[in-house]
Amino acid sequence: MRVALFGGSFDPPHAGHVALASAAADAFALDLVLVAPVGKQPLKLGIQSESFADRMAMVGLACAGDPRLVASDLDRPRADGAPNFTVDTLETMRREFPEAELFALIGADAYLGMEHWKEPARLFELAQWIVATRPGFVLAPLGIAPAGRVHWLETVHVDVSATGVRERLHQGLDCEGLIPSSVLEYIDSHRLYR
Ligand SMILES: Nc1ncnc2c1ncn2[C@@H]1O[C@H](COP(=O)(O)OP(=O)(O)OP(=O)(O)O)[C@@H](O)[C@H]1O
Ligand SMILES: O=C(O)c1ccc[n+]([C@@H]2O[C@H](COP(=O)([O-])O)[C@@H](O)[C@H]2O)c1
Repeated sequence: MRVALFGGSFDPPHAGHVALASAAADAFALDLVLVAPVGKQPLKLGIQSESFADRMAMVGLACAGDPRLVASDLDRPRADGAPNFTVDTLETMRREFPEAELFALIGADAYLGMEHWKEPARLFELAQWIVATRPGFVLAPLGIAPAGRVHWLETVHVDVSATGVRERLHQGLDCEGLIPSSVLEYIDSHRLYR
């Protein structure tokens, strides 16, 4: 079984996230992609986001169109209030899927910052990383990545960001096509991003 972690803030999940996850599942024959909102992002401490419960609910809706994608609370807020480190999340995944081949999905922008994450060397031991193109960013190899543990996914060309979506929602602008319609309905009915 080939199982991938796709972690993110998902504040909110948008068309770029869905495209990346489905394209990765196609290209790398993934059986399961765990789309996991992060409870407390270690490098975004102090930044206000919608609640974990709302982000989980929106990710669930965003995953509904592709049976290989499943919303996961693997990276939920920790009881001790500490940040969620991906190295710990992947260790948990390895315990939950002891027989599986593990992958992790990431966009080109986030990949460029991985040198600043906790235990980068261990991150490449625990999973093979699938790095997707993102408009405005280059797919550049990192010195810290061992040979054979990183794969490029060059078929994702969706110029959408959560920041841009939040700004449009805040201004009351139309977001059709930028986020799944079910997610947009959730945002409207729960009065998020006002
Ligand atoms: N349009 C996109 N194309 C490719 N990868 C993306 C795209 N949007 C997000 N990603 C990737 O998805 C993961 C989660 O991203 P995140 O939830 O932070 O969305 P974002 O659009 O980057 O948000 P923000 O604008 O708030 O920084 C990261 O690995 C990121 O690189
Ligand atoms: O483990 C770390 O040190 C670490 C530092 C920064 C970000 N991450 C993870 O990177 C993923 C993408 O984060 P973001 O905020 O760009 O969506 C998400 O799963 C975060 O938990 C992980």
